[in-house]
Amino acid sequence: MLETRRARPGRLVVAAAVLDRLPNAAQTDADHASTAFSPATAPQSAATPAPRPTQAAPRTLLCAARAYPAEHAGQYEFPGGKVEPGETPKAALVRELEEELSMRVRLGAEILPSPDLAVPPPTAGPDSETDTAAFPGDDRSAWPAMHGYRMRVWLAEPVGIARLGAAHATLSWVPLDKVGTLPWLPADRPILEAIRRLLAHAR
Ligand SMILES: Nc1nc2c([nH]c(=O)n2[C@H]2C[C@H](O)[C@@H](COP(=O)(O)OP(=O)(O)OP(=O)(O)O)O2)c(=O)[nH]1
Repeated sequence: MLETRRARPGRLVVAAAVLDRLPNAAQTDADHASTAFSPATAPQSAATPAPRPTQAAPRTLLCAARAYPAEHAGQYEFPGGKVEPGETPKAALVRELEEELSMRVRLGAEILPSPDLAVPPPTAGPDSETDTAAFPGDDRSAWPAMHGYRMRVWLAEPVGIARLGAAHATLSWVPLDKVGTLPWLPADRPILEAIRRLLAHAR
């Protein structure tokens, strides 16, 4: 059994699936990223706005292999890191991407965890393992990550270029139909699959 099964509320990691460009915003609303968009079931009425011009679909994902620790060196991950006390998840993600990749990003939809894997957010109260007041905005279920962490993941597109830093051994843009062949951290596989499904619907 994967050690991700031990994920507990608290201990939040945030990460980004950095695409060459974000998919059509109309089909990946940030708060409904896990809901498959179906033109067949979309409500139709006179008030339905005209479809936006279709923008090109994303083609590549920025793939980063970890440099450390030794047990994970060479395994691929979504760039990001741990949320620090006082930070909102998105602010932590922007900070981590600047620290690790010297990169600013435009954030897109959050990739919500599938119900069978979702780890709930910490709850306030005397028995809580986490000081919820110290982690503002950690109010959503997350994916189980390695070593007992929870992880929230957003789509992103770069503003400027990414630079290889000390956290990663390699950094490369990989066509979306090839990313599955890389050796990812085991916890990231279901997230990769959710992204693949989301992007298939956004085409
Ligand atoms: N960043 C990141 N961490 C992940 C992913 N998947 C996954 O299970 N993890 C786990 C590995 C680590 O146990 C934990 C985050 O560690 P980290 O090393 O990225 O965090 P950090 O940058 O803040 O840490 P540090 O190197 O400054 O100590 O989450 C992922 O896709 N990206």
